[in-house]
Amino acid sequence: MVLQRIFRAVIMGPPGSGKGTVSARITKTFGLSHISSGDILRSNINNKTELGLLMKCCIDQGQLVPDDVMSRLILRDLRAMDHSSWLLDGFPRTVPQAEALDDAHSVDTVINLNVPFQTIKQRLTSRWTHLPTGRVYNVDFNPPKVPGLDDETGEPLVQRDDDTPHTVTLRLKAYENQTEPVLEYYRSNGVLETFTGTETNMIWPHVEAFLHKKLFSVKQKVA
Ligand SMILES: Nc1nc2c(ncn2[C@@H]2O[C@H](COP(=O)(O)OP(=O)(O)O)[C@@H](O)[C@H]2O)c(=O)[nH]1
Ligand SMILES: Nc1ncnc2c1ncn2[C@@H]1O[C@H](COP(=O)(O)OP(=O)(O)O)[C@@H](O)[C@H]1O
Repeated sequence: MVLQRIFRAVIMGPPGSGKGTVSARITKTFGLSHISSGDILRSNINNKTELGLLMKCCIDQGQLVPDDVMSRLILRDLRAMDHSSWLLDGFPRTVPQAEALDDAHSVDTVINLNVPFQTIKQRLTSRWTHLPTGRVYNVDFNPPKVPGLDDETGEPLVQRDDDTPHTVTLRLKAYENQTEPVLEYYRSNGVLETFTGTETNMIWPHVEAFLHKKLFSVKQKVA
């Protein structure tokens, strides 16, 4: 689908709620560019950049990276995409980050995946990731065609260092304390749309229908 105007969206939800999985479907269906804060951080860690080396221990301990570091990193990438439609995944995660984003760009819609914590815990310990692209697999839900290898490149998949049961518990706490207030921030701005469920395949048709409607009404307003 070719969009008629620039459209900017954020996808939110606790760790493991399916943000990466749903983002891949959104980008494929609607042609938005996908920017994942976690993928950017992991690529820095993998390439052993100064930032990656500094932030690795924060991430492995289930803590958030400091706001100023994160906002600078993401806003710099967004500046290079001035004329693109995008979908931000994993940013903002705190109210100061949401304010920094608002100062630079207006957000058309925020998709919130509301998935129970119990469902998430089981998923994360069986998540396998292709680090260079951020493609995710799951032993039960979407296993790779060949165990341990990425479907498209044949390269090895890894289990993230922060997907251990202990670190997942810490990440969920950080989500409750620091990220849930962002939902309130966007709710009061009138852009929050929440999708509740335990299965991505049940949630996705609703997200897809919502975005179709949203993009259609945006186009009509412009016309
Ligand atoms: N069992 C199951 N696993 C899922 C479902 N949706 C996504 N997953 C898997 O759950 C894990 C977390 O999903 P991901 O998209 O990475 O979530 P994120 O952390 O919010 O970006 C991955 O291993 C996915 O393959 C689902 O509906 N059921
Ligand atoms: N916007 C952000 N602010 C602070 N830390 C972040 C941000 N995005 C990602 N991180 C760090 O990277 C880790 C992994 O993030 P992400 O890949 O989005 O994973 P998930 O959604 O599965 O928790 C987070 O636990 C956190 O340490």
